Amino acid sequence: MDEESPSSRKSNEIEHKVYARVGLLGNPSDVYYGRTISFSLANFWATVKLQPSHHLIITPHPTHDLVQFSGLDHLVNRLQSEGYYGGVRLLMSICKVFYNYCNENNIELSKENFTLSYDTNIPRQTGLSGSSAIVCAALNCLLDFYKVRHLVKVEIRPDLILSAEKELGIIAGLQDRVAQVYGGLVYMDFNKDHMEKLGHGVYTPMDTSLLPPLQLIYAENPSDSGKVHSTVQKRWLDGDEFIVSSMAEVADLALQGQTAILEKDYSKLADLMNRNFDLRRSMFGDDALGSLNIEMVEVARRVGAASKFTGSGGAVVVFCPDGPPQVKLLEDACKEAGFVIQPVKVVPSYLNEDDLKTLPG
Ligand SMILES: Nc1ncnc2c1ncn2[C@@H]1O[C@H](COP(=O)(O)OP(=O)(O)O)[C@@H](O)[C@H]1O
Ligand SMILES: O=C(O)[C@H]1O[C@H](OP(=O)(O)O)[C@H](O)[C@@H](O)[C@@H]1O
Ligand SMILES: [Mg+2]
Repeated sequence: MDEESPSSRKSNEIEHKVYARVGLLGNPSDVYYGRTISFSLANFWATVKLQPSHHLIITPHPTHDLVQFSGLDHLVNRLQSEGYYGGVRLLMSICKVFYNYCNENNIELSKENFTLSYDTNIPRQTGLSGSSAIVCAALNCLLDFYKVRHLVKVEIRPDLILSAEKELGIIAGLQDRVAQVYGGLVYMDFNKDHMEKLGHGVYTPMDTSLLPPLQLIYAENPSDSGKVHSTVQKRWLDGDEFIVSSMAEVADLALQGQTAILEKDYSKLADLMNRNFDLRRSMFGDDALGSLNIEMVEVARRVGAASKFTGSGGAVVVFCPDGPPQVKLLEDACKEAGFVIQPVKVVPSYLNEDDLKTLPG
């Protein structure tokens, strides 16, 4: 498939590609009516393929949905490192959510069936939104297969993707799904009044060329976003003052970050990124975040760079204010620590004409 194009169609087969995302500022306040700035990351992506078929079939991925093992030790190792779940449940869930949404909104679906399969190179459960990339790509396939893209508003699609994961008990917010539906760099405001009135946030695309060069650090270290979030979510729902006020401060970092990015005030951006992680650390605690994840942030800070999690843990976004010599120092430090480091590549917006028609204005 052409790397530049997020979708393609070979005869009657539909394929969609959705990239990983980086939460640059404000996450995880998206889970709590806050604000974030996030972008779509070209370094990694998931693809979902849809082929018309007699029966409706969800195809397990040969490695991500492993069900055949060389023996008990293999099975147990696999479950201990990667958990029980792969992508099949995500595909099933978005089919259910899509079907129900269409029913409730009088969107008629033809009686045709399909076979869905997926692939992904997004490092598994590293806070790069591997889960929602699969769900978003599947939703795009369904929108095209049933020819209803023009009937399902762009702003609503992140909610459908989130519902598919909530259905599975995964605690998550909208930032991943917005970045993955819109592409590019997006400022997002999840203000409670707006969310309750319209059912979605206010999403403002920003020019990706305003961003300074950024680095990505990650480690093969699967962590479950649902588990990471559960205690903080409970405390927030219980009205815990420390969590409520810290989360409001995290949301405020995205607001300040929007101005800093527009003004290319990168030293301000560095301060905001660092503060973002420090607030997460004080709310979640070191045990929930994991020592390896904290070390990834600290490796960057030891060379004077700014750093924070891209999502709930597993990958870190870094800004080196002193430029290439500092990036070199960081690369050496990552090599020594056993972390992978790559320059960040940002994906431009990928809304097509049909998508744009569903947006206000
Ligand atoms: N690479 C992957 N392949 C298959 N399924 C995945 C992958 N990554 C995540 N998932 C599915 O999504 C669920 C939630 O993942 P999550 O903790 O949100 O990780 P991420 O940070 O990648 O979004 C997992 O329990 C699993 O069912
Ligand atoms: O904690 C976060 O920053 C994010 O956690 C989840 O993303 P993931 O990539 O699965 O770690 C969640 O879906 C996001 O909404 C949170 O901002
Ligand atoms: Mg996820």
